[in-house]
Amino acid sequence: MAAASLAWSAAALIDKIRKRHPRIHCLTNGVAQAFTANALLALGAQPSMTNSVEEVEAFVEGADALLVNLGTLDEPGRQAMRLAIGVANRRGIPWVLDPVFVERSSGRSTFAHELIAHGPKVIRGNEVEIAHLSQGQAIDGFARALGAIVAATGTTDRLVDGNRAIGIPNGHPLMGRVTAMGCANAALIAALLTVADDPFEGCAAAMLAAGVAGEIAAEHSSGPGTFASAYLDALHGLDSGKLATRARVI
Ligand SMILES: Nc1ncnc2c1ncn2[C@@H]1O[C@H](COP(=O)(O)OP(=O)(O)OP(=O)(O)O)[C@@H](O)[C@H]1O
Ligand SMILES: Cc1ncsc1CCO
Ligand SMILES: [Mg+2]
Repeated sequence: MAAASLAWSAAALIDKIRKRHPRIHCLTNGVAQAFTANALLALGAQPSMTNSVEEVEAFVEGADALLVNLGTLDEPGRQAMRLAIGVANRRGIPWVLDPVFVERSSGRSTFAHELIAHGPKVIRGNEVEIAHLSQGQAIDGFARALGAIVAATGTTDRLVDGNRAIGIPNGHPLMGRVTAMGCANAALIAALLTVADDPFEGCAAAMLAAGVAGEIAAEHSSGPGTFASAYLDALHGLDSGKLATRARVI
């Protein structure tokens, strides 16, 4: 996919989000909840973050997509995730797995593999997390074996689905100096999946939007604190001109 066509498609998909306000139900870690909800709102989507075992099924019942993030797992959280994924799969709505810190504990790794067996549409993690999950396979082989899209973020974001691969180098080092940028990125992917006919294109659009917003934010901030706010402002202000001027694809 060329940079110009990615920018054009991302702008069109973001317009759809701003018109439709899809609701993304997020089972995410306590560190990332507020920033993730704000990033979704800044893009034009609607977040819901309820994570209780008692209510999660009702919330996913009316949602357009689901995010499952393993950042601060505990047993009730694991149960809520199993219930939420059950509803998402029954309804056929896409869900995204963010395997935060999967390499840090064997229990988390086992749980991540349990969830992966239930068919996430997208797995988005940083390079270390994706390398751990793919156990030394090339990530395109990993994606093909799962029938999922795999996104490995970092200095360059890499996206594969087994047949296609794209690298998006947009972004800024300050994105690595604020917590939950990756968690929010996975939520943006979930949002874009709800409006994209081609999920690969939706994922690429989310990663481009995040990277371009990061570049714009860096020009309007003086460090991580102001960067986080400027990032939300930049997501809110994204348009086809900004995306087209800055989009890079490798
Ligand atoms: N050095 C960098 N240059 C450009 N973009 C970056 C850089 N570091 C991170 N990013 C961007 O930041 C976002 C988050 O990616 P990262 O790989 O840091 O996620 P993460 O480790 O899962 O973060 P977290 O767990 O804190 O939410 C992505 O959009 C990525 O492109
Ligand atoms: C810092 C941190 N610890 C658990 S989750 C999280 C947010 C980044 O993934
Ligand atoms: Mg992460």
